[in-house]
Parts: sequence; C-alpha cells; structure tokens
Amino acid sequence: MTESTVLLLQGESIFITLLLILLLIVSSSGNNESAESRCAIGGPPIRFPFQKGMKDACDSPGFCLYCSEKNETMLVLAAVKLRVTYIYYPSQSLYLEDPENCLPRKFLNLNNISILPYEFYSSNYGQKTNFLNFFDCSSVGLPHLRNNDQLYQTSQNMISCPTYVSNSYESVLELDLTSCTKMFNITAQVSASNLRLNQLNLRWSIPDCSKCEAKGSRCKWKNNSTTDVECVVDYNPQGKKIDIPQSYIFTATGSILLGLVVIAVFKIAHHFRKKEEDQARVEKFLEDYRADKPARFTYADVKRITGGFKEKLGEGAHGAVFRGKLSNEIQVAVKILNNTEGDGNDFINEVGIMGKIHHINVVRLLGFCAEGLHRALVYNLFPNGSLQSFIFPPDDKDRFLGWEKLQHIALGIGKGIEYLHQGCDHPIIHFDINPHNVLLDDNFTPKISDFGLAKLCSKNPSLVSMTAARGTLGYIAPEVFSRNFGNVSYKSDIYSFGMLLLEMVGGRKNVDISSAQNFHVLYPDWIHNLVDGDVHIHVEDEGEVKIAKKLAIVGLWCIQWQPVNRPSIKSVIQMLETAEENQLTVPPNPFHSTTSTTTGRLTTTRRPLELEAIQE
Ligand SMILES: Nc1ncnc2c1ncn2[C@@H]1O[C@H](COP(=O)(O)OP(=O)(O)OP(=O)(O)O)[C@@H](O)[C@H]1O
Repeated sequence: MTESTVLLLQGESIFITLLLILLLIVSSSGNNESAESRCAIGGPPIRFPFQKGMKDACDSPGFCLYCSEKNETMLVLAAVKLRVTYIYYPSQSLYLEDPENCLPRKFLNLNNISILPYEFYSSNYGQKTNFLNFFDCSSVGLPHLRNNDQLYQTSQNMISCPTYVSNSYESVLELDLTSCTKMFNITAQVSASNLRLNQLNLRWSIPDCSKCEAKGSRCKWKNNSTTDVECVVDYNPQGKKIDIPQSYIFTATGSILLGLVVIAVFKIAHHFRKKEEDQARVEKFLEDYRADKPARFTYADVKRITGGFKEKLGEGAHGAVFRGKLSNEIQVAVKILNNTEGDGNDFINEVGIMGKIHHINVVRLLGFCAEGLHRALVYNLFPNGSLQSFIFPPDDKDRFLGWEKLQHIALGIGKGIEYLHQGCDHPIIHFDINPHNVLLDDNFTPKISDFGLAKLCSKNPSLVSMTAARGTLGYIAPEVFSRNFGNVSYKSDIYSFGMLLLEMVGGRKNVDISSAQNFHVLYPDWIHNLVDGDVHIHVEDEGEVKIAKKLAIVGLWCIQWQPVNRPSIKSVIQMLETAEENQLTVPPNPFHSTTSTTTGRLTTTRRPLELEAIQE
C-alpha cells in the first residue's frame, strides 16, 4: 500500500468517525421527546411532558419550564413565577415554591382561575376543600405564634410579605392575629399551612404517562395527537443521561460540520494537487528519460519508489542498494549513499558523469535524489546482479556461465570502456573497473557501473593528475599506486580490465588483502602456464580452451607494468573480437617466475611483488 493510500484511508476514517459522532449527537438531540435534562445538577429532571424552553417554543405551553439565572427550574403559572423543587413523574405531580417567599399573596392570584393542565393537590388527605382566611398584617410586623406545631412555624417574613393565611378552624387568638386586619375568606384546595410553608403542590392528569412510567419506559405524544401518548423504550432507564445543553449541541454540530467541510475541501484540494504533481513528475521524468537526462527525485519519491526500502539487493562501500519501481514497466535499483560519509564529491561525480553518458554497456542513471543529507542514485535494475557473484559465487554453488558467455561479457565490458575512453565528448577514466562494478542484465549483457571514482579528462587523457591512489585492491594499476611506474592515464583502466579478464579465466583472487601496509600483487604466472599448454580449468571442449587462452593472453597484455606496453582499448577489442588465440603473441613475463611443473601437472607458485606507496 502506498504512503498516499495510507494517508487517504486515514483521512477517510477520520471523516467517517466525525460523521458517526455527528449522527450520534443529532440522533440524541432528535430524541428530545424522551431525553431528560436539568437546569442544575441535583435539580428536578425535565422530561416529557415537560420541555425546557420559553413558552412559545414548547409543544405544550403549560409544561414549559425554563432555567433562571441562578439555574433554578421555573414554571410560569397564570403570570406567577414559581420555583419547581420536585417533579414526581409516576404520580404526575410537582412541588413548587415562591422564590420571593410570599406564597399566600401569590396564591390569591392563582385561586379561582384556570391553572390547566394542572390542578391543586392537597396533602390534607380526605379533605379536598379548605376554608382559608387571609389577613393583612402590614402594620404589626411578625406575629407572635403561640402554637408550637411545626406547621405553624412559618418561614414567612411579615415585613416583606405581610399577607397571612390561616385555616378557618384555627383560632385568631391562638395565632395572635388580633392586630392584623382580616381581608377575606375563600375556599381553596390547598391548606393554609402549606401556603405558609411556601409549598404548593400541583398534579396533572393529561397526558397520562403513569402506565409508561410504571413500566420503566418513557412517554411521548402518539403521532400528532396532543392528548394520547405512547410508551417508548427508554434508552437509558437509569436516567443518567448526560445533559448536553442545546447550545453545546449546536456548537458541536456546527464545528464538526465545519471540520468535515474543511477536511473535505482540504482532501479534494490535496488530491488534485497531488494528481497534478504526480502528472508533472511523470512528464518531467519522461522528458528527462527521452533526453537521456537523470531525473531529480525527492526523498519521499525515493521512499515510495522503493516501497519504504523493502527489498535490499546488496550493500557496497558507500551504501545499500534497494529494489524499486518507477512504473509497472520500469524496475529500478536505488543506491542510498551513506550521508555521513565524505564531502559528497563521489555523488556529484557520479551524477555529473553518468548524466552525460548512454551506452548499452554502461549502467544508465535514471535519476538521483539530493535532499538535505539524503543522497540516492536510481538505476535500471539488473536482476542478475554483479559479475562478481558469477566469478566467485558466494555460496560455492557452480554458477559457471560458460566460456562463450564469458567472452561475450568480456567484449561488452571492453566496448563499455572504449565508449568511456573515446566515445564521449570528454574521455572518462573509470578507475574502478572490477567484477563488483559490472552488472549483468537479463541477457547477461554487461553494464559498467559505479562512477564514484571516475574522472572526466581533457581531450587527450595521456596524463591525468591524481592526488591519491584510488580503486579496488587487486585491480589498481601500479602507476596509480606509485608514480614510479609511469603516469596515470586511461591505460590504468586497461590494467584493471586485464586483471578482471584474468579473474574471469582463473576464477580466483589476484590480491592478498591480508597486508594492510603494502600492496602485494600476486602475479598470475600460472596464467603463463595456461597459455603454454598444461591447464586445469573448467572446459567442455577444445573451442572453450581457445577462448580461455585468448582471454588470458589479452589479460596478460593488459596488466603489463609499464602503461606504454599495455594495448589501447581499441586493440583489446580487436583481439577479443577477431583474433584466434594462436595468432596472439604471448607477452613476456616481467617477473622471474618460479613456476615448476611436476609430473606433467601444473603447480603454480605465485611470487608476491611488494610495492611501496609513494605519496604525492
Ligand atoms: N542496478 C542494479 N541492479 C541490480 N543490482 C544492483 C544494481 N546496483 C547494485 N546492485 C547490487 O547491489 C550490490 C551493491 O552495489 P554497489 O554498487 O553499492 O557496491 P559494490 O559495487 O558491490 O561495491 P563498492 O561500493 O565498493 O563499489 C551489488 O553487488 C549488486 O548486487
């Protein structure tokens, strides 16, 4: 799954989650009829048939409750504001009190007018009608109450509320109301003591939800009726629903909707921008590809191309190589350079030189990445890997390619070197020809790679300035290591190629890498024995012996100590292409060979030549 797909899916899941939250909020707020709320924690629960809101906003105005500034639950009854202290749904009753603590006076406004849908509910069981006397005590202040009965110990303050109420059977003398003026007496369905205690008890009969409440379910209007109700399953029978104020719901819904719109706009914009970018990148790549120019990739591109560095193909001295793909058709190998190493010259060198060259026997640089410390090179993929693994199979398996194929490979490498030396605007000396740096495509066509050490030269590369020995031990020409042997020139690549040819023939290492200080060239004098006749190499027929001998003779010419004695690459190709092995002169062995032949069998003694490095 690509990175962009993952991002897209993440965005999608955020989108869906927000949508679900929104639906939940909408459904819970849409379920208002059975939802419950409160004005304050511990306040009476407000649910059907009550609604929270101002009168006009409620389905049934009589059941409209509102929250005061002090978060008290309030009911307006015949223009009298009363505080709701308790609502008991099973018996459909509610308890009210006057917030100004003067219920007897307020009651005079309520009595004898319709308080539908309520009716007064008296706690004087059995006695529905009470005869009440009302007194004006404004001139006397707080009356002296003789009766010790708790009911008569009113909390009423006679200064702020001078209207006093008593039951007709109560004695005026006992209540010490002699100084008050009797105003009038009325019949009412409430008791004087309740009014004095600031308690008013109402009940409603329609809608009748008692059955639903008894079942533990909630009640709601049946279809469009305002008299009939039906029970609904209570989604939260414990009544512990979190009360979300409507303003919060609107704000949250609005924010989520806005968020969704922003995400949608962002995603659409991102999608189109990405599409455009991808398109532009593909166009640019194809343009570069047609113009044989390497494309520049971002580090994110590199990650995407390699699928997050999933498959490692190998590891070189300068970094790891990963398999990748630019499109379904173009498979690539991406070399990630160790960014902590060096001053980046190898990278600049490789991009600079390889960007200019294009030959069937040279690896094509498709692109590169230079972003911050990240450096990467993108090549065509060669699934057969390097020639090294065929000459020296790592797992000791027989991966012998056959002499025809080896000759074809040798010739291909020679042609690649010829192109570098003579076919470009500026001759290029590779300086690191060795079997690691020759990759093989599906048809075993060799491709010279790794131009980190290569040098662009002036038109006549007979003399190249060089400040330090460079290359791979065993393949470095003596003059590169020490100027005693002559000047560094394109003949240095011929030497490396010669060593490579000899290794192809012998399939063994020509260098003793155990010595760190000195450079030990193990001159392959056994090769002379090979060309002289007695040989123990892998051959199937006489023709193959000839190829092996030819490769060996050409190799020996290439590794002559003096650069002038080495053939040019043109001559090398000519020898490989046309000559028969018996037409080729065997070059002189510049060393004193200690080769001995015993009982007709070849034994080789390699005599190490020690060269001391000379600093420039
Ligand atoms: N274009 C490619 N296609 C397939 N495999 C590759 C490609 N380039 C490199 N490899 C693999 O990655 C390995 C490492 O390559 P790299 O060029 O980094 O190092 P090297 O040439 O082996 O050593 P050095 O870095 O010392 O020259 C190679 O041996 C080869 O197996």
